[in-house]
Amino acid sequence: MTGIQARLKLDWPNFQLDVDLDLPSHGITALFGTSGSGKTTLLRCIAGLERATGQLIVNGEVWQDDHHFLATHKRALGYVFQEASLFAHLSVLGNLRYGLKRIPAKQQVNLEQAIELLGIAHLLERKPERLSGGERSRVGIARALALSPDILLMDEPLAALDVKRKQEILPYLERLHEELRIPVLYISHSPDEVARLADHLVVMENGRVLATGPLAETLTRLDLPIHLGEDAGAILDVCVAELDAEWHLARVAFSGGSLWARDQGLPPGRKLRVRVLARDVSLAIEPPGQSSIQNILPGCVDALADDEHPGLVLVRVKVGGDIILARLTKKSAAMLNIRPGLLVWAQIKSVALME
Ligand SMILES: Nc1ncnc2c1ncn2[C@@H]1O[C@H](COP(=O)(O)OP(=O)(O)OP(=O)(O)O)[C@@H](O)[C@H]1O
Repeated sequence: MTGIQARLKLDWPNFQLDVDLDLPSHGITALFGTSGSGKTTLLRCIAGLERATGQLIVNGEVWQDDHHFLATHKRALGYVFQEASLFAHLSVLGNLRYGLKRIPAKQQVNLEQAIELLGIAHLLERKPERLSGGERSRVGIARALALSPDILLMDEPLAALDVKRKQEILPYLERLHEELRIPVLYISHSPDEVARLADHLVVMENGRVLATGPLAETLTRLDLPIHLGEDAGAILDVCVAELDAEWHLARVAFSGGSLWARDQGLPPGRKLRVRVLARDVSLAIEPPGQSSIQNILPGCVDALADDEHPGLVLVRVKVGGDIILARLTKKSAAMLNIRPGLLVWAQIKSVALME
């Protein structure tokens, strides 16, 4: 059996963790939830740093059950924290090699791959004090990967970095889900990071799992209190179909048709994600005439739900085989009589390519 089966309970006086999760064997699973919902505690339980009761199976190997409890150092895992705590007296290579002494030589095949994956070959001789924050994070992640873990646990690995450094490191993280064949559990408070990186989403509240499922589907569920506010929106898997050199635009195709976005130099055929925020989508009953909005797609209303503000409503619209969300005022939803089954035109003001 592959993947992770975690049925774990922890009973602290002020907090109870009670999760029952089946997670895929590879890809990035984002753990999302309000502060104090138990994300870090869950990772610590998986790492064996907290002694939860229950059962934990990773790729068919029992890490704990009613009779066994594998100590942390016997669990094949990599753990990446906000601040990569590197040894100051060792070079980058020394830091990378440090943990390897503990694991069997046959497992030490990942060092070169980790160096390549995180793009740190040119930094190997440097001491940590001469690394930027982003470089230090990359070394921290490479160090965890070099241990050939069966699972990678990442607790807000980018939270300590400024926006520019985050942008610098995100492409390396994106490569993780293309090239790594192990599951990654990734805690983040940033909807943008989740949208870019995650394949799977687990939403936690008060120590419990509120929802778990593929990212695009879970993000657009209206029955979940994922209070993303301005960040509420949909993720679409698209492919670059055409470039318009005259207007510096790229046409990307997905199951529901095409969207035009600013050309970012991506070649035709490239697969990527786009994020469409609910606040950038409006709905019309008739096909709109002349408009400055380029992206107008036919769809069918699937469901409606109250938004956080009493004057607003979120509408789920099926466009081809995908879902997008639209945020409307309650007044305009009432005037257009927006209801499930209604055919509409979704006007999309802006599309963000996640690349
Ligand atoms: N060692 C501990 N003993 C008792 N309670 C703890 C301990 N560690 C954390 N807690 C409590 O457990 C709850 C969950 O904390 P946890 O850090 O897992 O949440 P989180 O979702 O990761 O939060 P954040 O997003 O703020 O990092 C909190 O109420 C916290 O105060």
